[in-house]
Amino acid sequence: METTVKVQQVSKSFGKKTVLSGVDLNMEKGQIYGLIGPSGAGKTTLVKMMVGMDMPDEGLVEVLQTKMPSLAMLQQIGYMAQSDALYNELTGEENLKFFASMFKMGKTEQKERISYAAELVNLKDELGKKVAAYSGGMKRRLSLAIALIHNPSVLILDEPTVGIDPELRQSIWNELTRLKSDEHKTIIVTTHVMDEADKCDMLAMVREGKILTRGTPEQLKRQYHATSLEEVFLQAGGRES
Ligand SMILES: Nc1ncnc2c1ncn2[C@@H]1O[C@H](COP(=O)(O)OP(=O)(O)OP(=O)(O)O)[C@@H](O)[C@H]1O
Repeated sequence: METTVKVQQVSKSFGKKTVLSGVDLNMEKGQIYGLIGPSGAGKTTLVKMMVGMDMPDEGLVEVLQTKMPSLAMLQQIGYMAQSDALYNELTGEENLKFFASMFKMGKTEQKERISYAAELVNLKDELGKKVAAYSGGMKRRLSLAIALIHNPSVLILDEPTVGIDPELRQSIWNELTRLKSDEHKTIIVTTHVMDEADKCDMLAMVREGKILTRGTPEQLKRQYHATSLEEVFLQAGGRES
């Protein structure tokens, strides 16, 4: 198996607060990885390091065998942050075009990618509206479309389906599963939604800046003698946020 993301002995503090401590993770190509854990556990800090937006104090983060942060890797990584970074005064389509223009892409490919991404998140009919007039869920959907716009091989999604209705949530997960199976993308999601965690190939439970346990959803359930991931989560000492 090919390693896509390698996190080695990563530690990080903000002031006196230790947010990550000795984290090791290996993520293989063509899998969906879920990071679960209570609010404040360090999940966002960890994924930001994979994107190159934050630096470890100690340790190493590599994506596709390249030490992060790396400008060259931005073409390979699609990132959806927890808060939307969109241009409110531009329309949905203008936002997509703007972000697409930052990547190496021909005009035809750009059109195709915008169409694909807008379709996936069910925003085709709303693309002409200014983002200022979008609902919270529509903004999340546009952010997801932007993360996918350059057809990255690694997708890093921080709570991607918050504020998205169940039907669309399901179709997004179907597409994530297809991207993994057919296009061998590596997908990393943070989530508080346990039925989404169940759809991941591998899970790592983060708590107080450490990886408490990891494995497939089935392995974690067996390890904790639990029938659901919710039970695993609670038994592992997490709190719902
Ligand atoms: N730039 C920063 N400066 C100071 N403290 C920070 C900073 N970024 C994160 N933290 C702190 O680091 C800890 C971990 O935050 P992080 O956002 O990584 O958690 P999380 O697991 O993603 O939480 P949630 O599930 O609520 O998104 C929190 O206590 C947070 O307040």
